[in-house]
Amino acid sequence: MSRKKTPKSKGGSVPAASTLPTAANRSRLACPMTARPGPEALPNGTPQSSRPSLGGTGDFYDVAFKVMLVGDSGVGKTCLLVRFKDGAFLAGTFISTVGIDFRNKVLDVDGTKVKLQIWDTAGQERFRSVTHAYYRDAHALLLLYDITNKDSFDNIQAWLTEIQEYAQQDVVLMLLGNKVDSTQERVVKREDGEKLAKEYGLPFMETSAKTGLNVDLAFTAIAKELKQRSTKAPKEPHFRLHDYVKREGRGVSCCRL
Ligand SMILES: Nc1nc2c(ncn2[C@@H]2O[C@H](COP(=O)(O)OP(=O)(O)OP(=O)(O)O)[C@@H](O)[C@H]2O)c(=O)[nH]1
Ligand SMILES: [Mg+2]
Repeated sequence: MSRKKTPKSKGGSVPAASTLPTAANRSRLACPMTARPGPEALPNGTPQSSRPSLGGTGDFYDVAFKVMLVGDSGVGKTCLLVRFKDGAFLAGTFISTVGIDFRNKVLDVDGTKVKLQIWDTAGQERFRSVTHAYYRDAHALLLLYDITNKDSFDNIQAWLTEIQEYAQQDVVLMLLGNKVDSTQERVVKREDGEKLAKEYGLPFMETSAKTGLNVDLAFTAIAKELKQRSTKAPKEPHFRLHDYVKREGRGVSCCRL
């Protein structure tokens, strides 16, 4: 496998045409994202495993995939990404994502450098048509609800219908119940998340962007699954996403899948 280099640009944004983010609202983001244009957006659904380096001084990588964060507004998509990318949680006024943003992170998966280009979508209804355009290029989707918001859980079925309509059939999909640190405000039981995930055959975890619980694990599990799918190494032990999540997940009950 030849090794590529990630350009220095850490992320970018593709705002909806009519609602360009201003410097003012960006600086007020509870979980701010860099908004520089990214020169290496993956052009289509194929893993970026044989493209030449685009230059720059970033990290090397062997294979690249596009991951999308989806779910209702306010469930914590941006915070989850900031936690994963920067290891930080910036509480404060909640400012919704406008349009779509992305950040890159390179993970070492069993000696292979896997670059995840992670697209953070806007959960607000008015940006839905923007999001639709990006589904078909996604290799994996993290579908979030907020355990303190019943509506966000009830809407998961609608999100799944949308995913079925717009995403690739073989997209890797994982369900995450976020804000698990908010024990007092919990309104969605863990068992209900487990039940829904089981119904749809999805791996499931509860996460916290605030404490970091299971955040790295969610992205690592996705990276492992995608890497396995892209490499044809019969000698490698078969990676099972469900089993991995079950085994490695913290703060989860015994019978969650
Ligand atoms: N307690 C707690 N609060 C969180 C967590 N994740 C996010 N939040 C808070 O929830 C609010 C919404 O978080 P965002 O990450 O901006 O939500 P989003 O899903 O990106 O929302 P949109 O951009 O509108 O789609 C913010 O006030 C965050 O501080 C978490 O794990 N625990
Ligand atoms: Mg957001």
